[in-house]
Amino acid sequence: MSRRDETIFALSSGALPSGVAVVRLSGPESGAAVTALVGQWPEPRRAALRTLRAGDGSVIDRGLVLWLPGPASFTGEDMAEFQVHGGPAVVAALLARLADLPRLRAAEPGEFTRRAFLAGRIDLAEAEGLADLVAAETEAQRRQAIRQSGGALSRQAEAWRTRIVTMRALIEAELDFPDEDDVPGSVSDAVWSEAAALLAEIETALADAGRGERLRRGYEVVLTGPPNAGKSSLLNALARRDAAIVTEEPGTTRDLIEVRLDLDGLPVILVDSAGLRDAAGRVEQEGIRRARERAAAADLVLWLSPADAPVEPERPASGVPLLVLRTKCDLTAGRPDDRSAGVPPAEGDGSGALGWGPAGGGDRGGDRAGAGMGLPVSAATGEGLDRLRAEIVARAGVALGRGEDPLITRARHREALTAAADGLRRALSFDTLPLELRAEDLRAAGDAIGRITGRVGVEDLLDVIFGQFCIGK
Ligand SMILES: Nc1nc2c(c(=O)[nH]1)N(C=O)[C@@H](CNc1ccc(C(=O)N[C@@H](CCC(=O)O)C(=O)O)cc1)CN2
Ligand SMILES: Nc1nc2c(ncn2[C@@H]2O[C@H](COP(=O)(O)OP(=O)(O)OP(=O)(O)O)[C@@H](O)[C@H]2O)c(=O)[nH]1
Ligand SMILES: [Mg+2]
Repeated sequence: MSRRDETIFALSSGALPSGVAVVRLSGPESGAAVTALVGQWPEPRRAALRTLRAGDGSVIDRGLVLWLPGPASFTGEDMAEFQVHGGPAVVAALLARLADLPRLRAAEPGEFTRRAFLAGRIDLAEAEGLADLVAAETEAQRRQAIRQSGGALSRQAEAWRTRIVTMRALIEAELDFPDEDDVPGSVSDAVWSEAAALLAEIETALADAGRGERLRRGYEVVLTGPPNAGKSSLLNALARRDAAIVTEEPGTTRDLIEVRLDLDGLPVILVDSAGLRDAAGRVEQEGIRRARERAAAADLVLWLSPADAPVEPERPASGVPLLVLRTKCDLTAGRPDDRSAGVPPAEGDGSGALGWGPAGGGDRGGDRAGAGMGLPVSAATGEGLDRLRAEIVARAGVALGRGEDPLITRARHREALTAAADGLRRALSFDTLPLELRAEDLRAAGDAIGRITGRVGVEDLLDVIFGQFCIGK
């Protein structure tokens, strides 16, 4: 897909109809397209109101036209924009007109940004940051994306890579001019202490518990419990919409139902699932299998159990934290024998603000299952929902690294830095090997870091990375 002599166009604004729609072009024919559609040339980088015409001279729309000559443009190429009324037929007529012009074609996903990368206007990590910015649904995601698109990771990666380049240069010098003036070995001693310091920095960046990646994905909370416990009702109450079917029949939910929430700027994915029980038909059994599978991979499992029933949580196989909720507390409130409507124990359990036990993810040992435990909630009255939200926000804040600004936001970055750390570790540990071989490990470490910004061999990655963008970006 390196047909860079072609001029690409796409609708870069969102779903139609919209107030205004932006159609962008990039490539050598952008200027010719402006001439073809509007005749009178707009001043560079100034919006001009023009009549856009079809091939037969009929009017498509009146809209703002921008002529953005390269290389000082987003892609570095000549660009143009048509900002028209956002009606589906207006946009269809405009796109059809552009498609009729010679050497113009519709852009592929991410192709504008890819061209910006190929022109050296942005690097690969910054391009990924732009993709994340477009995908960001919450404030915390937006902040992370703005930092990365502004070069936070790129600058750090380049600084690290430069240090490795310097180390290699010192080693080369020692190899080329041994024992000139210097105490033999003194240069490489300095190199190895620098390598150890660099390794420590990279290890610190890696030891972030995956917070940057988790923030991109969202904090996943799976609702489980026996059938009819009120899982779907609670999901609907938290989502403030009727996302899942609720009936008095046990076994209502079979499919996993996801809703994405913005809780205090944090992306939280709530997943409703089939109630867990043994006696169930084929369809429900499959639902239960999926429920268990999803719970095992969750960041947090909510075990829902009606306030008047014993709590017998089924722990996910993995060490996922588990929080017990006592549902339908409106039905038991005020009963003399009710111990669940009281204030839950306020002791911390190490992972969240409050602990309503039993232990989640091995953070506490004792199984204190009994009628008196768990956070009382009611989907019917809303009781307990604020505390539940606060608890989820506290835990998500820790897991997603609120206020921590991790550098790594993708598996790709982690793999590169892990490879770099491995290279540094090899170079440091084989101190009996010839200097040439240890320098080779340093080179591998530098190359691994170089892949983050795309300075080193990334051709094979480009289709994967830019293919995930939306069209028009
Ligand atoms: N209408 C419109 N809005 C948009 C964009 C766009 O393409 N069109 N963007 C696109 O994604 C984003 C803005 N990003 C941009 C980044 C660089 C340049 C650019 O032309 N840079 C030149 C000139 C800078 C200047 O004039 O100061 C340069 O860096 O040399 C333009 C937009 C968001 N808003
Ligand atoms: N009074 C009261 N009834 C509730 C509450 N939450 C749920 N219910 C009722 O309990 C029944 C079951 O609710 P669901 O939300 O479908 O329960 P579920 O856990 O999703 O059930 P399955 O999908 O079958 O596993 C329905 O009749 C709900 O109206 C509540 O907070 N208070
Ligand atoms: Mg349900």
